Amino acid sequence: MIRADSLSVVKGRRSLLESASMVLRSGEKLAILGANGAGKSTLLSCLCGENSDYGGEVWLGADNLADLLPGQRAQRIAVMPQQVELAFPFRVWQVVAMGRSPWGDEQQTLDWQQDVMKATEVHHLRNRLYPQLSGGEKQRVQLARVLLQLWHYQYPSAGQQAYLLLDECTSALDPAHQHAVMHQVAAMVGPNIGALAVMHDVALAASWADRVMLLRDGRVMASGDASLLCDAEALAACYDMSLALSRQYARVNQQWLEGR
Ligand SMILES: Nc1ncnc2c1ncn2[C@@H]1O[C@H](COP(=O)(O)OP(=O)(O)OP(=O)(O)O)[C@@H](O)[C@H]1O
Repeated sequence: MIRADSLSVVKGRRSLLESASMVLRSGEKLAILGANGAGKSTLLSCLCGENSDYGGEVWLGADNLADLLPGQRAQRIAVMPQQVELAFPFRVWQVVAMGRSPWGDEQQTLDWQQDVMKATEVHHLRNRLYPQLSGGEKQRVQLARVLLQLWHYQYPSAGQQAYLLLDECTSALDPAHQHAVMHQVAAMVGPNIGALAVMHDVALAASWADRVMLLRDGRVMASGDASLLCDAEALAACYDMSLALSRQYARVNQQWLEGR
């Protein structure tokens, strides 16, 4: 599991995260939601070790994350940040293959690279230049890279647990691709893999997540199973929106939950 105990992040005089605690276990799909600036990406940056300037502790299984080298972390945590800029004209297949760089087995995993490109619907783009792709195509390529990083954990022989941390990984995707991509992430989740996704689309979260955490002003406002997304008062408080509006979201979310 990944466990965060009382995480706090302060920048200057601003508190970005205040005593936030959470757990992500293998086999789980956790959605983190909250208004712009609530602290979701800040939390993710602590969980993956990109930001080590925090109070509290992050545990990866029995290991304190702070004690692991970047290469060790990359073999157990794959992160998809909100923005990935690549100016160099790599081909799509080369970007995807970078997912194996923590393992150094790019040449031995060509079959997995084909499989992940098919699963994320970028196989037909494999020889295109990455900088020339559309925003949504780039996002699917990045997701393919991140999934490939942990691809072998789907197999029982992996023997360890690993975690996907996805920060708005569907923000540029059309509705069909949003659901296809989250379905693929769900398909990878199992005995060795857990997934955490920061999301703004509450309906997509209701269609995907087992558990939900709502962040507000750097604090964990509420957490529970996916039915939390049908709680109009919680949604109104989380997003500072009217009850009339949040009731509409809650109704739609209820339908997504019932349709699962
Ligand atoms: N290095 C920094 N210095 C000062 N403030 C920062 C820094 N990084 C982030 N912040 C602020 O911290 C707050 C939380 O940022 P964060 O990126 O975690 O929000 P978020 O919940 O991911 O938002 P969004 O939904 O808009 O992506 C924001 O108000 C942001 O402006």
